[in-house]
Amino acid sequence: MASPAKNLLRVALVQMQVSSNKAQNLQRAREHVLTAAHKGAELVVLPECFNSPYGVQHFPQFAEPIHCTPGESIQALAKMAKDANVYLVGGSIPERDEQTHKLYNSCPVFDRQGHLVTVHRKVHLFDIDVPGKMTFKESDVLSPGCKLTSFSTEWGEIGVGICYDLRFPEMAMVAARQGCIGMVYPAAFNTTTGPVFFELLQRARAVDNLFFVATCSPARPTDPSSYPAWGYSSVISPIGEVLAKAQETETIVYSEFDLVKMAEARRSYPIYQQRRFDLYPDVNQGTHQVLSLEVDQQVAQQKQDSS
Ligand SMILES: NC(=O)CCC(=O)C(=O)O
Repeated sequence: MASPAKNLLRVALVQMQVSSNKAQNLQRAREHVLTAAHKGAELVVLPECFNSPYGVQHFPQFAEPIHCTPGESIQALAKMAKDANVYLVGGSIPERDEQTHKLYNSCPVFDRQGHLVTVHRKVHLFDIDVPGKMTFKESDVLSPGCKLTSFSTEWGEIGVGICYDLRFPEMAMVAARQGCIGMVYPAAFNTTTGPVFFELLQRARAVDNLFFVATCSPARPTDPSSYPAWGYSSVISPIGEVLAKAQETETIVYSEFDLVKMAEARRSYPIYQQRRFDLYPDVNQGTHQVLSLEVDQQVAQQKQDSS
């Protein structure tokens, strides 16, 4: 792997309260992003569904376009990234594709100049049925994305997934083998699945790949009729240590991706050199095209059109 330009990436996770007032959510996100930047963060992450309550009944009403005529959330996020001078993983928003009219759960990512650099559409939709506890079916209204996503920084490439994507190790593994230094997941686990799986899955993805994992959840809502977001946004080290973790309430979590520590972990546990592709397939075969994607092409086209 080429040596990264910098060794320490300062990360902030904005675990914010989300309401049913979009303008209020955008304003709250802006205040937190600026605060995080003021405290030194270089990469700021917002929660899954940060501009809208999380629920299939809300997605159509809150959905906005991202690409051709960016909606108010995209415009606000671009400005936040630029004003704060940070890489901004813009949580997720319900997206309406202007051409197909399909809805997606989408994570827009911005560079420090406020340019939209990529969009991850949630690939694995959250469809579960835990008897007596939780039934949720995103696929009632959402379509799944069809690409894997990463973006470049001075510290290295960073992979992006959204919440339920965390359960699928292949996705993180492909990112790691293509050189990503970590995965970032805006996420909204809940009070049923959160306590059992959230930290376990994050630590597993980190240790599987000896890279960083960061998740950002909404704060637990005060209104008991809302989706009960779990909270506990976290940053995990390449050897599975919990470097920083929120509780349930609104807060900003600060931590670092220390690439020297990642290199040490990879020297100590040389799994990247020890894989037995003679016994099982290399998940990266044939996937190199996947990370340079149809949506990124749209973003590039959009930049070209506007220049
Ligand atoms: N928003 C989500 O995708 C929730 C995922 C979740 O709770 C899980 O258990 O997985």
